[in-house]
Amino acid sequence: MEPDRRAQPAFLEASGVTMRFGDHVAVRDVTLGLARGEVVSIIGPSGAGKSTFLRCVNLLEIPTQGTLRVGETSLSVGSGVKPKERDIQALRRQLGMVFQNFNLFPHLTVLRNVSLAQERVLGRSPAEAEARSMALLERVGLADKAGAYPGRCSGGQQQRVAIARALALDPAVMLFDEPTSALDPEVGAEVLAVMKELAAEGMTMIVVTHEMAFARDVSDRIVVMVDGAVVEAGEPHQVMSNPSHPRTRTFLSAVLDR
Ligand SMILES: Nc1ncnc2c1ncn2[C@@H]1O[C@H](COP(=O)(O)OP(=O)(O)OP(=O)(O)O)[C@@H](O)[C@H]1O
Repeated sequence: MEPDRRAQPAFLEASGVTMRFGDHVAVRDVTLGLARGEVVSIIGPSGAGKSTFLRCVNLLEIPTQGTLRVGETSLSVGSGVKPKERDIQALRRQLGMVFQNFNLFPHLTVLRNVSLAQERVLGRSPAEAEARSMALLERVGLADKAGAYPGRCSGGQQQRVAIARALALDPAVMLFDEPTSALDPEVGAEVLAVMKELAAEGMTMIVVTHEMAFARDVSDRIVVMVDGAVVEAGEPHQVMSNPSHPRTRTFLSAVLDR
């Protein structure tokens, strides 16, 4: 029988995360814990605060309030106190992020895109970084594109390069912010297949997604956000087939009817 990951202590914990932009509360007191190897999909209507919450976890947005912890590294923010850059970097080092729009450097080859941060951030030698990059490009099925520039790659290929680049820094947790939203469905499927493999290999992942099939089939848990807050969380089949919150029902009937 599969071990119940949720019985284990949380490996990543976001507690009481709130993000305000002026008077607007984009994320409202969100608490989420993930066990090592757990895959959580965050779903919900447009503007619900899903991406903002993910960006808070990675400290791309410094939350107005909240505590974040990955393993032994934690950081609390609030009361207008600015966190130290060193503490931000320590937490961020454990998190790999994949964005909707790939964010590759257009003037660097695919190989350099994957190698650069390994040299700059981890201090790997160029040869070491290149060897690791090639292994990762192989893994995402793009070894033959190593010498190409991103502009010569399809969107799906660019996104797989972005995944390889994030993995190259050996993150403990991968964060995906709507990784297939900018892609046609068939190209998106290539990216989803790579993510599915990562999940099967035991990577801890938070995925903000509009891909209901991925959320249902690959996640251990689905979290539903509406108006900045978590309204429901549970096992995929339970949330998808028997949602308890009226806002989840409204959201699901709108997306599943499409
Ligand atoms: N930098 C910002 N400044 C001001 N408001 C922002 C900023 N970033 C996000 N918001 C607002 O916060 C709210 C949540 O946005 P967010 O992008 O997190 O939602 P989302 O659930 O990811 O939506 P979608 O599914 O459309 O991507 C929105 O009302 C958005 O306009």
